[in-house]
Amino acid sequence: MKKIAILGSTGSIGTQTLDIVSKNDDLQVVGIAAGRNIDLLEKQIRQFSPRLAAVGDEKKAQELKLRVQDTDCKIVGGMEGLIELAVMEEAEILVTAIVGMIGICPTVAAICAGKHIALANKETLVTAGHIIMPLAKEHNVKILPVDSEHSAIFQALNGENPKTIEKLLITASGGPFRGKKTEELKNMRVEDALKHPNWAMGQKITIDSATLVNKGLEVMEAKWLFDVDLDRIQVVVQPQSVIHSMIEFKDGSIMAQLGTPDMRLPIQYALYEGERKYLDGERLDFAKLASITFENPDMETFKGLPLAMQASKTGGSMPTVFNAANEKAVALFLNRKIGFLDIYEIIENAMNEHELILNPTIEEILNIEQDIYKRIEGRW
Ligand SMILES: NC(=O)C1=CN([C@@H]2O[C@H](COP(=O)(O)OP(=O)(O)OC[C@H]3O[C@@H](n4cnc5c(N)ncnc54)[C@H](OP(=O)(O)O)[C@@H]3O)[C@@H](O)[C@H]2O)C=CC1
Ligand SMILES: CC(=O)[C@@H](O)[C@H](O)COP(=O)(O)O
Ligand SMILES: [Mn+2]
Repeated sequence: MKKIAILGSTGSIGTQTLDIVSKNDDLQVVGIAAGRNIDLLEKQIRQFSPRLAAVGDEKKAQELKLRVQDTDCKIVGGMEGLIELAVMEEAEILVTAIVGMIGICPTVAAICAGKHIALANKETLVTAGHIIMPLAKEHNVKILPVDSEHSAIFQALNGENPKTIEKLLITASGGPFRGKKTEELKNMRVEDALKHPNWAMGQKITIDSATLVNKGLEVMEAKWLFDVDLDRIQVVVQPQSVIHSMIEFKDGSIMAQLGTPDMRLPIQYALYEGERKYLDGERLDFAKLASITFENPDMETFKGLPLAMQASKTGGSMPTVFNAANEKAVALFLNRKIGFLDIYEIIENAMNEHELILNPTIEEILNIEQDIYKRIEGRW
């Protein structure tokens, strides 16, 4: 029996992880955590009988405690509670399905406690990859990619020598605004940006997909996961989201992973640490598909990608600035306080104003996050 804990069990990745667990008798959920959605957490406690449930919001944790008094599930709250879940003794793997930099501390704690990480929470690796990757090595912990592109690369690497990678080809859908120009983007509303052409995901990543910030975050995530320099990572727009990413090897051979857009596949592949198992769901029908097309990303219009590349090349604390500014800007956009294009302006200003720290500690990363948030709040 493989025992797993899920940080972010009520979200898009979290609920799909539970779907995989419900269909496999050799998987057991021992811990779950969410931010505020205690209605769904309660249902999950009653269905999966975890030993521990953590709620980010302390008040909601107290409320949930009263609601599930009749069960054996212990309820904990706040960051302390998330960390208790991350290190819980019974769990072998922690699925980091939480959104944003709040995932950093629980992920670090889990690694130090020797838990393998099924990593969806890309923001943690983008901001603290220089700490996470060596720490995982030190504790003999596997970082198993859940993000579809990184899972595709992980799958294509199976049986290959990573030293023979020539370059990584990360595919992008192009998002809901693919083909549009800056003038047209000015008036795009939240509803427009939330219409992803192929994937059903949480709101934050869906907006990131529309700005191409998601692809920028994924380039940085790939750099850390596969130890490949930025100049050997190419983004290719593949609008149908059928090819989830590719590796070009030294002999010119290219390995790609294809499939329908279903996140349960990468989640399952990570939970089983690279072992293939049956998965229900739609199969690719090439006759129906008819064509798979490719384009270069429009880096002039969708500045999320070039800004991310710039942040990554600068290194040190700059990816944290890029990510924190984006997290705040996306929250403001979702609350209809700013326009779509303001997201780029907020990120660019934050990066221009930042005094670089070369090798930031976790404490410095979290301080920068708070500082960026305050600066943006003061202005918008
Ligand atoms: N969705 C997808 O298909 C993909 C997602 N990812 C990455 O996976 C991560 C999760 O994305 P997604 O599932 O879409 O996000 P969702 O917004 O759907 O879910 C986020 C989860 O995090 C929880 N959460 C948020 N804030 C807190 C907090 N302060 N304390 C504790 N829990 C909190 C939410 O709880 P609550 O419901 O209570 O708010 C929810 O369970 C992101 O980093 C994303 O980039 C990567 C590839 C694909
Ligand atoms: C499912 C997944 O992994 C997402 O990160 C997806 O890649 C988003 O699509 P975009 O290619 O539009 O960013
Ligand atoms: Mn992805």
